[in-house]
Amino acid sequence: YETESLTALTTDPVMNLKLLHYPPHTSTDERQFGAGAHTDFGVMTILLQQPDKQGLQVFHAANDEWLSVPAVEDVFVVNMGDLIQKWTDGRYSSTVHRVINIAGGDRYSVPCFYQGNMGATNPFKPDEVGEETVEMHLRRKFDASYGLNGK
Ligand SMILES: O=C(O)CCC(=O)C(=O)O
Ligand SMILES: [Fe+2]
Repeated sequence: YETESLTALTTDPVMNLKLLHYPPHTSTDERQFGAGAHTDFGVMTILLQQPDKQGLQVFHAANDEWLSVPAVEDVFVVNMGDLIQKWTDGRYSSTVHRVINIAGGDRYSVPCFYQGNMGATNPFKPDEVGEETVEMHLRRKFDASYGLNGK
């Protein structure tokens, strides 16, 4: 692909940033999570973790196991979102991940969600008609997660 094929997606992109605080877990119950298993909705997530505060785990489906992501100072974790998986027909997957605050004490993290231009469609299939826009995709995901339709 030419880099220009990404222009519509990367012009006036929406990015939202979360400042997360995970309190120490109050029980040793294995069902207690900081964040339950999920995939990120958008294009890609750039995550800054508090150094040495491990807790993020990614699901390695091939081996049916959860892998711990190291929390290294000045290192960002880059995570593909559902849009990239959809747009590349699964060539890149939006990895299932979760957070269990096992490091002891409070844990802080700063994920930045890159969503792209709200009106953009699949940059890899520019000729497809009737393609869902970024905005339509995000609305559908948020509706399904949080019941925004009042259902
Ligand atoms: O806190 C983390 O390390 C990850 C947070 C996360 O996955 C999310 O907010 O979507
Ligand atoms: Fe996430």
